[in-house]
Amino acid sequence: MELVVSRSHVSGRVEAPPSKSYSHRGILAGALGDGTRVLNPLRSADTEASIRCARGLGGSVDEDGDDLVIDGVDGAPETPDDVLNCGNSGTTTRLFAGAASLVDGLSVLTGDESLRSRPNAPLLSSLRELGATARSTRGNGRAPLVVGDSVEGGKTTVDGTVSSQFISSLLFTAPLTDGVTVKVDGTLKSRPYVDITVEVLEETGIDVRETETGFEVPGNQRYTADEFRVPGDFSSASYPLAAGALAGETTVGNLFPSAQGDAVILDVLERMGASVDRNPDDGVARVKGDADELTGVTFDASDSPDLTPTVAALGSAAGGETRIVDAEHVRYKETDRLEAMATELRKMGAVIEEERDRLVIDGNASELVGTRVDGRDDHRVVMALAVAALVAEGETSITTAETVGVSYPGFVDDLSAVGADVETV
Ligand SMILES: O=C(O)C1=C[C@@H](OP(=O)(O)O)[C@@H](O)[C@H](O)C1
Ligand SMILES: C=C(OP(=O)(O)O)C(=O)O
Repeated sequence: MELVVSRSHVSGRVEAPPSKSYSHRGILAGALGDGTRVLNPLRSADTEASIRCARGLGGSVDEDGDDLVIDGVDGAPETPDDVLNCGNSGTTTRLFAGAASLVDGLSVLTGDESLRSRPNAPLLSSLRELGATARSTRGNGRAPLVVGDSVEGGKTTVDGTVSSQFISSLLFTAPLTDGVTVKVDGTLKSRPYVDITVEVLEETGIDVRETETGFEVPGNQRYTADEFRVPGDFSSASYPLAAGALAGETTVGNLFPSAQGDAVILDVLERMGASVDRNPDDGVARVKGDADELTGVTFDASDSPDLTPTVAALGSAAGGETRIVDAEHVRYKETDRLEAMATELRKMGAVIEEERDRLVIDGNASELVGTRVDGRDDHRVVMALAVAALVAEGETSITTAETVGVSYPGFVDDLSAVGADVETV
């Protein structure tokens, strides 16, 4: 499917979809415990992958209106009947690899081509240190993964510079072992996602302690939470908010404060010169702006990698220089998003220098003109290119647009609802 976007003026309100990160965690905690009602979870391709894995390990997951009712395994996941198909979801793969290591049998976790290209070696090595079998079938740290043989617990050191999901996985697994001490090596990237993990663990009755060097989780605990409410997703909201900053005004609801690092998008837009109003009590953010009046900023991607495509689109439309720094880990996502955004935005006329850990965008030299660009089968690349297309002259066609269903199935309808000229073909 292609998304065809023409230069547009936007104005209107949409609601942020439910958070992908909180939804995955609610599903996992429910499945490992004695059951939970997950209120208002995100229903998207990625969270369906976590539902499949929860069922694969013996949990039952049923829909009840907008909620999911999960009957969990009460600390004793089972050997799956089949492979655990994690689709396109890195979070599912890493979190459920940990959960599957608790089982005395073996599980195979695999997914699509993108997923099978992503790194897991540091997590596999930690799970082995903790007593499990944890291998990549091809010996390259990538899925398919084979995991199991009852992880016991103990001490492990994990590289924090590749993916915070390795640490989240160990923290979710640890309460059902004899206890785990995790030492984090290097500067932890994507730190706010570990904060989300800690928040969810605490909310589901788990004791987790931060130490000088990492985390400590006592063993033999139980997941208990009758219900778990999922907040709105700031990463998804970044697209309609950026659209407002570039091309008119947008209001986004369901944005109550939470541990999400990507809430920083509102500060980024403000620093670029957009007018930003936020009311945390009502969970509403309103952004107003015009691409011609925005100026470039330096954006540190270490805590908020998923905002990188959005900020790259904004920087290509704004004047001045935008520097996206400390972003090497953004190369390990569904695609190498530094390369993907640099290459595709250049096709539209952006002037971008790409280095190993950064993008430098010369907004003054960039003049966006619609053309055909490749969404790379990456939901965030597609959505960010669509935002850039709102201010490009003429019409932009973005390939592989169906992939927005990975995290934001209502994306095209929401862009349309704020008045963007968009069409799928
Ligand atoms: O734990 C999570 O929910 C996530 C962590 C981040 O990944 P990394 O920790 O690999 O950077 C983020 O990019 C991803 O979309 C969701
Ligand atoms: C990187 C992402 O997700 P995951 O790691 O779960 O595939 C994302 O949603 O941008």
